[in-house]
Amino acid sequence: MITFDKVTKLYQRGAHPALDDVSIDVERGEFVFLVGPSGSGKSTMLSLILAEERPTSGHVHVLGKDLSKVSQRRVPLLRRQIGAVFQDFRLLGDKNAYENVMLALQVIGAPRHRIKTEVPEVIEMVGLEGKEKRYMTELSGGERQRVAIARAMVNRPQVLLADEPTGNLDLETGMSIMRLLDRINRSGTTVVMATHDQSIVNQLRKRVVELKDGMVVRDEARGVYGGEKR
Ligand SMILES: Nc1ncnc2c1ncn2[C@@H]1O[C@H](COP(=O)(O)OP(=O)(O)OP(=O)(O)O)[C@@H](O)[C@H]1O
Repeated sequence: MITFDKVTKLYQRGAHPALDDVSIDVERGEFVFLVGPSGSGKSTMLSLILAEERPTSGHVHVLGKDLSKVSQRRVPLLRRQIGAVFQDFRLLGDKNAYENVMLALQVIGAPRHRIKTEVPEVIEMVGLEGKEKRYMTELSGGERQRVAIARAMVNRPQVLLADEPTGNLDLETGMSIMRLLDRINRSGTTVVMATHDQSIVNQLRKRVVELKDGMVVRDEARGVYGGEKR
């Protein structure tokens, strides 16, 4: 589903590589935590999967395609199959919850009947029914992240990428977001999530890929992250 084959990413010539010869495989249906200190390369991996960045050397394969062979023109088509959520939600403040989700379908030219059935479905899936008309300032952080997840999932992507999705939330709210991501994963979506949040990693016991200085230093099934015996 996602393969990094000897991937090195240098943002600037002469700088320390953000990723240094990284090779990993993520299978369909997996849930993977990317962990490691700030600057270790987690967001860079997600940017490469989204084809926002290109590797300096090596290859990234996503959904059976070698991204180095996907033309810029075709990148948007590939991205439709990948949902993404971020720590800062990246929602439109002047739109309500329903409109924020609907826009994700409108930009890909989805017909109105599809929007009418699928937006309410995904809003219900994330547990926001009754709050469709609320603007972002009228929602809590956890609810805003639910809107962001609904927006990412409305196009039924095969892969969901999450960059610190609980970073702005308290532990309990973060756990409720994790239960939602876990449910999304169990229904078949591959999830790759970058996080610093040790308690979440340690409670969920999923595959853990640990980065340090751009290198994979640990890749463990049902792993933990800090604070507990390795
Ligand atoms: N657009 C960029 N231009 C130049 N350097 C960058 C860019 N993006 C990231 N870097 C550098 O690449 C390295 C890896 O950064 P990255 O954001 O991938 O780390 P991270 O593990 O996601 O960190 P954090 O947990 O703080 O988000 C860092 O040294 C960072 O300064």
